[in-house]
Amino acid sequence: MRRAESDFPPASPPITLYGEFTQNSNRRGRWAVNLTEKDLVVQRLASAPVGRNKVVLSLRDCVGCRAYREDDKADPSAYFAAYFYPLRKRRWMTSAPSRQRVEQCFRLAALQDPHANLEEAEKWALILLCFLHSVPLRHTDSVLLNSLPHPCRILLFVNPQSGKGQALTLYNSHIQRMLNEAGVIHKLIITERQNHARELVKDVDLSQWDALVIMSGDGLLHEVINGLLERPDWEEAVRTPLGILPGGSGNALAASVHYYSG
Ligand SMILES: Nc1ncnc2c1ncn2[C@@H]1O[C@H](COP(=O)(O)OP(=O)(O)OP(=O)(O)O)[C@@H](O)[C@H]1O
Repeated sequence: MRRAESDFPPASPPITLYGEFTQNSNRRGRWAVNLTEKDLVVQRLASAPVGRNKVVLSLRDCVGCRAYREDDKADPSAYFAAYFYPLRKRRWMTSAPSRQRVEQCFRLAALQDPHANLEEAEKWALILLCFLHSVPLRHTDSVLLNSLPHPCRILLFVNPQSGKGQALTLYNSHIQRMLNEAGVIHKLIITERQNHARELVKDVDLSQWDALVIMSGDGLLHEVINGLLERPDWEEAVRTPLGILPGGSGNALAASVHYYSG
């Protein structure tokens, strides 16, 4: 059902994908889906006036996407899902807007051939990823795939005792899913005691990881930095990107970093 694109000549007008699909969550209606460099526009195909059933999701709020088939061998459908976290106003006027998860999942079932449906879903996912990573769409799919950055790999330390003892629950309820949606490969380390993270960081093979992330309060990040500084290769090791997810009680550093980075 795609309308424009395929050979992607350099001087062509902006590339968009267009399709008409059912949604995974609602198979009765049909939706017109338009993917551009800037947004994903989803509009219900119905007699209602234009605009009433239209959703415009900015790709700036998109963390990732995937194409897949379900286990049901009798069903030839494939799915294309994209994950967004747009800022939404809270109900109370006084509280600041917060990011809330929006999943758009479409069922591609135009053909009887499951492989062809999956290929089409993969094409949507590939082009969305190219838009997210600003990869110019001038090549074949395989070249495009190779032009995408390799998936980010992080070592994630969660302190189950920090704050009110909810860091691990938050990881299970929010973080794990967000990382998967964003295509971030991660290894979870649940710290068992004081200095556990420090000892591990002292010896870990840093070439395996793009970043070290802690989910705790400020104390665990200090431990990780101390571990890096105790390594023989500390000068290089200390350049490893670090991340902090608020899991402690005060979370002063996480709040400052996120505030100053916008
Ligand atoms: N499983 C564990 N049991 C007990 N202590 C731990 C464990 N894992 C890590 N720690 C230690 O807990 C200390 C305190 O953690 P952290 O400062 O990160 O959280 P917090 O004090 O709860 O948060 P905040 O700084 O926001 O008040 C860290 O220095 C770390 O060494």
